[in-house]
Parts: sequence; structure tokens; C-alpha cells
Amino acid sequence: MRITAEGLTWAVADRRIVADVGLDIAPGETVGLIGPNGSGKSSLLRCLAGLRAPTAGSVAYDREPIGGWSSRRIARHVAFVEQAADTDSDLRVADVVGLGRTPFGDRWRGPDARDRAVVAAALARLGLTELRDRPWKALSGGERQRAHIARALAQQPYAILLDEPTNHLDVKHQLQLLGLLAATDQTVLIALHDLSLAARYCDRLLLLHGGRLVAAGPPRDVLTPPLLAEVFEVDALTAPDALGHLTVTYRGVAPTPLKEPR
Ligand SMILES: Nc1ncnc2c1ncn2[C@@H]1O[C@H](COP(=O)(O)OP(=O)(O)OP(=O)(O)O)[C@@H](O)[C@H]1O
Repeated sequence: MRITAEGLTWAVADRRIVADVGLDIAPGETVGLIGPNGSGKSSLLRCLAGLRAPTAGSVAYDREPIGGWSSRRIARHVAFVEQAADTDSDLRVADVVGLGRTPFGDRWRGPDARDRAVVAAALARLGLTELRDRPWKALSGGERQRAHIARALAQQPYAILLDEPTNHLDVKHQLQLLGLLAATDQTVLIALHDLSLAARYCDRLLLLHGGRLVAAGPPRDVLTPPLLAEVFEVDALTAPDALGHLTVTYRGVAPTPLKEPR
């Protein structure tokens, strides 16, 4: 599914948190959303997921503006894995993953055989089959994170939006998750702080700064030392690692320009 935005702006009390963003994410693309803390990544994702009505501009799925869509219709197209999402603590893991089937269900009946098969497949893809009957409150942070991603997969969306999904995961599960997302046919937009992982797994990167999209393109075009210095305020260089993957190495924080003497 193609996701587009034109002139997308979301403001709170005259402060533009997402400012005039235009983007076009092709079906099946894996796109990384990068930018410093507070640059507007979560806010942009929430607008694209239909959870926030833009102050100006529009979001479209396959060229159809989603402005008037119900949340159920949106959920049949896009799954959103929020940062630090919380869930009712009385549920078991399989119940939480089963919430991904809600947009397809009939509220008068429980899950059918197909729902159960989809949930089992999603649990297996995230390596959670053995934990399926565990109470939610007994899971570690990383296990919860993986269960939220399994819930998104169980939704069988055309596109998945994820807000820093690797932040609780150990190295193996980071690599597994990003490999899974890069390999899927679904359209993927993923906010990431690790720029080397973003470069390795994403086809393209979108760089946000102060709510504005300041660069978009293949990782080697976006992760340039001048842009890293300007946007992230770090002194960094990029080079292929031993395996040939583009990596970012940090010399340190960019030197603060000296203030002019009065
Ligand atoms: N509901 C709100 N009301 C007022 N300000 C908000 C609201 N939501 C977000 N902001 C502000 O908008 C800015 C962008 O926030 P957002 O969470 O989108 O950034 P982010 O790039 O995802 O940051 P991080 O990397 O720290 O997660 C921040 O300064 C934040 O405080």
C-alpha cells in the first residue's frame, strides 16, 4: 500500500510540531524515520496512522485521503506499534496478540479458526509461542515489545508503522525484527535512533528536524557528516564496516560554535 502525505501539519497552540511534511512511501518499501529527540517522529507517525487529525494537509492510503475514515477501516489497512504502548495487565500474551484481529471480528462471536491460526503464526514469527499462555504482567520489557509487534502482524495490515520498536530488544531480537520488517511485502515506516541499523535495514530514510522533513533518500545520501552535524549536533563519519554495511561512527558531540564576544 502506498502512503502519501501532502503539506501535513500538526500544531498545538500555534506551535507546529509537524510542519508541512510531504512524503510518498511506495508499496513494499521499508523506510526509516530518523531525527533527534523532539523532532516530531512520533507525532508524524500518529498523523499517518490516523490517530491525529492534521491541522493542515492530508494523508492518503493508495491515493485515497483517510480524513473521513473510521478507526476500524484504518486498522484494516495500517497497524501502529507505539512507543511504550501499554495493555490491560489481566490478559495473557495470546489474548494481547489476538487484539490484532479486532478490526476483522464480529463482536457477537469470539475468534474463529482463522483468527487463531493468524495469532499462532504471529506468535511464532516473534519467537513467542512458548510464552503464549503467560500473563501479560509477567513479561519482560523486550517480550512485551515483541508481543506488540506480533499483535501488529496479526492485524495483517498492508502497512506497519513502528515507533522505536527496538528500544527494549537485545541485539539478536533487534536484528531479527529489522530483518523481518525489511523482508516483508508490507509497507514499513519505522522510527529508529540507531542510525547504523537504519542504514542497514531501510531502503530509504526520512530525516526530521524541528518537525520539518529536511532530507529523504537512500541512507548514504541522508547520513552525511554535514547533515549529522547540523541535525543531530554530532561529529560523525560514515564508512562501510567489515561486511560492507554503511555505518556511522561518532567522534563525539559537534563542537558548539563559540558565541561572538559582546
Ligand atoms: N500533545 C502534545 N502537546 C504539546 N506538545 C506536544 C504534544 N505531543 C508532542 N509534543 C511536543 O512535540 C515535540 C515532538 O514530539 P515527538 O514525540 O513527536 O518527537 P519525537 O521525534 O518522537 O521524539 P523522541 O525521539 O524523543 O521520541 C516535542 O517537543 C513534544 O514535547
